[in-house]
Amino acid sequence: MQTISTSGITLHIRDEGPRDGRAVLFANSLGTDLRVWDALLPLLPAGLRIVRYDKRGHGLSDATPAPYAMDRLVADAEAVCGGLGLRDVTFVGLSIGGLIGQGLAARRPDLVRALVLMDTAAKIGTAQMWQDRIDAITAGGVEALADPILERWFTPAFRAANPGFALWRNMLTRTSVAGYTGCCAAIAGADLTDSTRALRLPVLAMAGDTDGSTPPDLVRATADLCGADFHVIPDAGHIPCVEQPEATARLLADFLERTAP
Ligand SMILES: O=C(O)CCC(=O)CC(=O)O
Repeated sequence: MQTISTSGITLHIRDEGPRDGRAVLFANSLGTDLRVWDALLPLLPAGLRIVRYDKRGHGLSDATPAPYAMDRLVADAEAVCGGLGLRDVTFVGLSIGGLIGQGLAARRPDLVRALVLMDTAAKIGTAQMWQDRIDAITAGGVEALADPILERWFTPAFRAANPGFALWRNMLTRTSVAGYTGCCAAIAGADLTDSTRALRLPVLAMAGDTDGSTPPDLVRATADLCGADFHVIPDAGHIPCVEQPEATARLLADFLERTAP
């Protein structure tokens, strides 16, 4: 088991590929763990150093009491880079992972050479929307909202065609209430519009065409803020790396080639 210690907690990480390979750091979404990248990673070019981690309160990482601040989640990502000696990182962030990536690129431009924003935005949802979600999950657990969440994550066709679909539900509902609501609070408090507008690095943005959490127009608006290329991934909801790994990998591989050192 690979771990990084930061601010008194242990984060679960996976560090694969040659130590001197180009570093690509993956940060996943709310209610998922680092397995969300499993189908995508084998489709990427060889020779990359691929690092992924479970943010606090998710997967095998420790949970601290809610609420969390986006600055704290960015500091955790910074600690992953520091602990592994990563520099010139290409940061791939899905949803809240993309907020963390935008925050890290703004705070530590020396660490991040390029950014991939997957189904994310500089600001996601409203404070009231997140408070309603925190209240519902505090009262009833993540299970209370699992059905509508999964409808935003995956298309009906994907859900019907994949008998293993129920396992994604397990991943979601096994997320601790502290971890899930803590991250909801971090998203609620994050408006990165100004700092993302000021970013000066190559950015690629993409969104599933039926993403019900961060719809394509929202992602496109953030792409426009920072001069990113923007692509819509057909037949995908909020988590295209699971639903359309080949299309997602093609976009990512092309971006990696165009931004090679
Ligand atoms: O997925 C995220 O990280 C946050 C956006 C969201 O609301 C996802 C969902 O619909 O559960």
